[in-house]
Formats: sequence, C-alpha cells, structure tokens
Amino acid sequence: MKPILECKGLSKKYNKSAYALHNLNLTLNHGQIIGLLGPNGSGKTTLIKLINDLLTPTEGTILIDGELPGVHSKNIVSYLPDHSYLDGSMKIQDLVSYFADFYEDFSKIRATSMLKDLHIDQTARLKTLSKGNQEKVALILVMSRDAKLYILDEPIGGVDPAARDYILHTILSNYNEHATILISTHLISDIENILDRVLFIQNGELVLNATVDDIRSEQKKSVDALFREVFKC
Ligand SMILES: Nc1ncnc2c1ncn2[C@@H]1O[C@H](COP(=O)(O)OP(=O)(O)OP(=O)(O)O)[C@@H](O)[C@H]1O
Repeated sequence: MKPILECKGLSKKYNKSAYALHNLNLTLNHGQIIGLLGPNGSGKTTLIKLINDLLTPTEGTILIDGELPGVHSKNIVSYLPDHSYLDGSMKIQDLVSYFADFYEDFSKIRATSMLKDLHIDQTARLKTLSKGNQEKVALILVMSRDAKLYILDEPIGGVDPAARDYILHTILSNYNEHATILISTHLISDIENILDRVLFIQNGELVLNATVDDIRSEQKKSVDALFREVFKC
C-alpha cells in the first residue's frame, strides 16, 4: 500500500523571507493518529497548507496517496483549517445538508448523531453558538466524511477542558480506523493519549518523528514533558 503522505525535500519560502519550512522528509502510513507539534511560527500551518494545495512548494515534492496535490487529494483529504470558514448565518442542519451535497463520502447519520451526543441544537444558526460549540460543529462536519486523511489545524483550542476528552473520544470512535489523522495543536497533554506518533517541528525543520510508545518507554517521559524540555524558552 502506498503511504498516505510522502514529503521529499519539501521547502517553502514566503517571498524573500527565511524558509518557513526547510528540507522536510516525511512518510506517513495509513491508520495512525499523528500530532504535529511545535512552537508558534515553526511551520505547522505552512506544512498543512502545502498538503492541502493552498500553497506551492518552493522546493521538493508532496505525494498524497501516491499523487501530487490536486483533484484526487481533495477527494480523500478532509481538512479543518485554523480559522472558521463556514457561513455563520447558516443553520447547523443546513450546513449538514450542504456538506452531504458537496461531499460524496459525507455521512449525514454520523454528523447528526455526533451533534446530538454533544447537545448541539441543529436548528440554531452557527453564529449564535459559543466559540467552543462552533468549533465542535466544524470538527464534526470534517470528521463525518469518510476520508483517507484528516488534517485538523488547532481543532479544539476554544473547547473547555472538561469537554475536550469527551469530544476527542466521540469523534475518534466514529472514524474509520484505516484512515490517518494529522492534528496540529498546542494542547499536547489533552491530546497525547489518543496519539500514535508525534512530529516535532522547529524553525521549519523536522526535529523528531517518533511513536508515543517509544517516547514513553525510551525517554520515560510524556510527550508534553518532552515538548517542554525540547522547546524550553
Ligand atoms: N503569508 C505569509 N507571509 C509571510 N510569512 C509567513 C506567512 N505565513 C506564515 N509565515 C511565516 O512562516 C513561518 C511559519 O509560520 P506558520 O504559520 O506555518 O507557523 P505555525 O507553526 O503554524 O505557528 P502557530 O503555532 O503560531 O500557528 C513564520 O515565521 C511565519 O511568520
């Protein structure tokens, strides 16, 4: 089986500035949940935008399921951007129908059941919900597709800590286990129990690519503790 994501010598420079991403070599296989972790400005969103064909590499290549970013990758990648892109004036039930019309792989049943589990009123307009609840809706819509690769850029920043675990488990118990999820987040301790692998990125370079089990057994540390040590200011 082809890797779901392969980056070879991938670099990105915005204008004449320094590299935002430099010579990244990375292969991700199917069926894993991966944390993309790094300090502010380290290049996480740049990598995510490159994978989603929103930026063009300065050097190097990206293959998604063996193909360059384009029509095929848009069909198999479900992407949650780091800012809201949904029309706030729409009712939640209409957003669900809109996604169902737009994406062949969207499961209305799955979306409706997760919205119910999280007590979200589907007759409400998105903009009338709190920030955290708007984030939950956006995440549910993205996770209700039957994608091969889910890319979540800061998915639960506005969600209260008590609800985070519940949301992560509700959402993750509803996705296809052969798919891969790449999550960029600063909420490491909240999320590390669901991660199989972590990528640490610093100044645009990949400085660690390891399984969470290896970090715990070899370094005898949590991912959160290791992150704080590596990126100490
Ligand atoms: N549109 C842009 N034009 C110029 N430079 C940019 C642009 N977008 C990002 N950069 C720069 O690229 C570098 C990487 O930024 P990026 O947004 O990828 O980091 P990040 O790891 O996602 O950060 P954060 O955790 O703060 O969201 C930073 O130095 C940033 O200033």
